[in-house]
Formats: sequence, C-alpha cells, structure tokens
Amino acid sequence: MTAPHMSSVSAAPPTVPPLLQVRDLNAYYGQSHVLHGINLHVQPGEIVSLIGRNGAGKTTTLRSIMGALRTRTGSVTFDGQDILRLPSNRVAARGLAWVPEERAIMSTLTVRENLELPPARPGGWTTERAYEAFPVLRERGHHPGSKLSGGEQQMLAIVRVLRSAPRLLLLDEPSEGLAPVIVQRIGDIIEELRADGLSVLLVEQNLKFATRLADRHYVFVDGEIVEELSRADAVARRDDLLKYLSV
Ligand SMILES: Nc1ncnc2c1ncn2[C@@H]1O[C@H](COP(=O)(O)OP(=O)(O)OP(=O)(O)O)[C@@H](O)[C@H]1O
Repeated sequence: MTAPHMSSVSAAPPTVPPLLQVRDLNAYYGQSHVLHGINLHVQPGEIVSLIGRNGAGKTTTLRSIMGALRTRTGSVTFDGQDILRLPSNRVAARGLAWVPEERAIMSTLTVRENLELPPARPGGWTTERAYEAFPVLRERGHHPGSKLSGGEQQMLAIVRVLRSAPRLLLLDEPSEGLAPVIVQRIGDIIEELRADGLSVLLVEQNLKFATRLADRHYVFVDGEIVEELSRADAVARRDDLLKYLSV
C-alpha cells in the first residue's frame, strides 16, 4: 500500500456552503483518545462515505456528530449553526437522523407501530410511502420487530427515521449481513432519497455498495482521515481501498 496521503478530489470546490461541517473533531472514551482531528463536510444533496476497517473511528464520528458521545472537542456545524453543544434530541430536531448499526427499532412493537411512533413532521414519510418503498413491510405490518429478518429490520430502521423529514441521514453499515438483493433495494432507496434532495453520510465496509452510492469518500485509519477521494478516484484506486479495509 502506498503511504497514506490526502489525495486531491477532482470535483470542483463547493460553491454552496456545506450542510454539515466537522472541524478538528477529537473524541474520547474515558482516557482513550479515539478521534484525532477529523475534518469532513457534506454538501446539500451529497452522499459521502466513511470507510475503514473495524475500530478505525467511523461509528464514533457519527456518535460525536449526533451528540450521543459527549466527550469530544472541535467544531460541528449543521446549516451554519453550531450543534456540538446540543443534546442529541435537539440535534435530531435540527434535521439529522441516525440509523445506528444495531438498527434501533422497537422489538416488541409491530412494524406499523414502529412506523407510527416517531413524531411526524411536514414532508416526512407516511406509513403508506414506507410500504410503497418496501412492500415486504406492508406484508409484515402486524409482526413484532423481533420477528423480522435482518434485511426487514434495516428497511424498517431507515424508513421510520424518514418520518421526521431529515435533511441529513447518517447510516451506519446499512448493508451489513444482508442478502445482495436486499442491499440492492436499500441502495435504490438511498438514491431516491438523494434525488429528493436528502444528504447522506454513510459508514460502510462494503466497498461495492459505497462506491455505487457515494460522491466522495473519507478513508479512516486509527481515528484519522488519511485520504479523501472523489467517486472517480475510488473506482480507480479500488485495490488500495480494499487494502485499507482488510484486517
Ligand atoms: N463504548 C466504547 N468504549 C470504549 N472504547 C470504545 C467504545 N466504542 C468504541 N471504542 C473504541 O473506539 C475506537 C473506534 O471505534 P469505532 O466503533 O468508532 O470504530 P468503527 O470504525 O466504527 O468500527 P466498527 O465497524 O467496528 O464499529 C476503537 O478502538 C474501539 O475499540
């Protein structure tokens, strides 16, 4: 592997202000310093991926942005407003929605109850729209969340947060452990969301999925970003990226 370096992204510099801007983010679990000066941004309507092997700091970055991890320093702005000091419920109220790796659905509630529980906002997804996107959820409407397959749980976890009409969706490994046909369908929905103007920050270890969807990629190694790649760079440097992901 070549020495880590920041490659220049071939896309033109952004002409509109970023929707999300993270500057010099450092995060800690107790005495353990796990993020070391993370700088990244997401433009309106952009899909950006965070890639890197297990433990590189991708999930911690999402948790830090959402305010689920409070022990961090630096700057996080959303639509030009500082959100670093806000509790996570107020971060969500600004228009960020997070689907964690463990798919936060209510296991004892039915699919329909899961869909109807989050507060609805104007422009947010209705239950009918969720059923149109993933018809299997309509078939499973009366089943408890605990009885769903992994793919069905992932679909439900994504559509239930869309009820709040977020402007930025943070997805943590949405393809993990799912059959290729389900991964394909989730990718289709993410592309539809982007077409509707939603921005997405995507943590992925599935390079095929990440390179299909993302406009730009940040490569994480040991709590730092060592590369920023455009869509074209990521395709051309696929073998290097696979090395970053291998254990
Ligand atoms: N709750 C925690 N307490 C202490 N250390 C943690 C905790 N969660 C994560 N870590 C450590 O922080 C570092 C970054 O982990 P993080 O989960 O952000 O990595 P990741 O790139 O998302 O990988 P993964 O795909 O395994 O989640 C790792 O060294 C991990 O062991």
